[in-house]
Amino acid sequence: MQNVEQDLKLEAALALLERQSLEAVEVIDTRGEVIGVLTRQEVESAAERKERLARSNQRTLAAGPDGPPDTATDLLAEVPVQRVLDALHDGVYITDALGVTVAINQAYERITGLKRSDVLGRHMQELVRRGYISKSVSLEVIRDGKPVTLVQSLHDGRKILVSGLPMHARDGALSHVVTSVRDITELLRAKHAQEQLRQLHSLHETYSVNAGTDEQALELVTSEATAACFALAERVAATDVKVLIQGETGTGKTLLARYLHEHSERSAGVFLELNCAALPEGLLEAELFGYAPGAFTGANARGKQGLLDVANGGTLFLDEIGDLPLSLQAKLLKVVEEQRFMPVGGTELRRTNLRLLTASHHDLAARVREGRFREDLYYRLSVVPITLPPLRERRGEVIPLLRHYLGHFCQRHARVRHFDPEVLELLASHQWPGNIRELINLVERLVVTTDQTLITTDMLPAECLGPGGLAAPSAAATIPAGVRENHATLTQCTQALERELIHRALERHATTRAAASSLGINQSTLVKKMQKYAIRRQR
Ligand SMILES: Nc1ncnc2c1ncn2[C@@H]1O[C@H](COP(=O)(O)OP(=O)(O)OP(=O)(O)O)[C@@H](O)[C@H]1O
Repeated sequence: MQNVEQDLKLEAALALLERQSLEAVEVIDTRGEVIGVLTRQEVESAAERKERLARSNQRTLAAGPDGPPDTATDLLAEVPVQRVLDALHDGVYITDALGVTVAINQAYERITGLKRSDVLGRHMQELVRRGYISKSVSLEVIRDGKPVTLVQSLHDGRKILVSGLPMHARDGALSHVVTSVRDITELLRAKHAQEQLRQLHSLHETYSVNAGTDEQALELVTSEATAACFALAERVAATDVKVLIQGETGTGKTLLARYLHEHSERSAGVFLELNCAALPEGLLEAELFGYAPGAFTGANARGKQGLLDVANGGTLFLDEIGDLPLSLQAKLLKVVEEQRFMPVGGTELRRTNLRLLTASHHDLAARVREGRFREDLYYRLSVVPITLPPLRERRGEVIPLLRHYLGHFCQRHARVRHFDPEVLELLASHQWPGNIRELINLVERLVVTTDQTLITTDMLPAECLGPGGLAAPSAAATIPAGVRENHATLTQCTQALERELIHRALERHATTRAAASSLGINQSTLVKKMQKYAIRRQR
């Protein structure tokens, strides 16, 4: 027997064994103390392993970084398993085929708080019995013979993802169960935050009225009739008083609400709009007040923020407030009075700091009288009422609006168009039942559907030329004398009116096609009617 220093090269030990025909060498440390004995067989097989390792290293290097995977076992042969396990970020727990713990790594100790000494050599059943763990994935893998993954809660509330995999021996029998453990608390928290962000983003997208991108509103057209409304809005904008805007559809109620927001100290905050007539009661409540986690079947498990939350610091504009169901009116009253509300299915009141603006095309006072709107809420919401007159009562705005939107749509659709002065004259006296929205739609339609630069009266739809328009003959002028004296029939009267209207259309338009279009009928119908009434074109 010969002493070999612990760090002596393997080749030296081999040479020593060969040279001196020894069967074993003693291993000594640097202080000369014997720390073990190596037999010839052990030294030879270690040398053989090292040579194999060197060979496979060469193969791997030759094959590059993506070299053949069969070299991995050889490469790892010299690395202590425990060190590999401890280098992992995820926890690792290994049991044998019976469920007895054979190894855990440092990450497992860190994540679960269990110590190696608590578990090594112990059966999983015992650990469950002692309450170290609530459920054993390893035992499930042993029982089912297949991988198992589940999320477990630790006593401090953290969540861990546990995945157990069976490992088999060469003969196919189960040899070990390797379980990895990942702390997913942060991941779930991040996912929750991301979900909240997504919800918030979608609420903003759906309900925010973005001033910056709405080119249409860049230029506000006012007349004497509306200047007073905007002046009043400007005066009260800086305060947080509730403003109730009334007016027919399309008169500019949303625009006025936005004007109030932009002239207020909340202008840096959001401006959200919700149309109370657009959603069924349940959905309206959820959108407005939000809901608590698991509030109802199908609800997002994490709950959802309502607009009252999202508009915090900004302005919430509730359009068509007259259509808010009575049950929600009671909830809204609490918001108005206390700036607090209860999410659907919630148990705690939430605070919000927002400015509430409302609008309605209904006569809200009449709704109160009919018992369809709460009186107390009505008075709270209408501290400052502003009523926008319909466009037919602000005639001075029609031509400026027509010119403004013509310029806007010509630019948007890259067209050059002008109004024939007769068109402006005709439209200035139109009734505009759809108010400014109707006007905007008409101008865009004319810009994109005509191919000539000049927009003439024959391009106008029949409703703009009908009763109330310049084309409508006065009753006195058209009703036959017999009717006035109560002798003529309704048919005679209708025919006389039709004849008169055709005459006028033909006088005003150069072609029968244009005259027919101004009357809202096709050319062949007009020609037939001309024959019926023996009407000839004058020019
Ligand atoms: N004074 C104005 N000058 C220029 N454009 C206007 C004016 N008032 C309203 N508009 C435009 O008219 C359109 C309709 O206005 P708005 O949506 O504010 O009407 P509304 O009364 O809220 O309608 P609804 O009752 O249907 O909600 C919008 O495109 C708006 O920009």
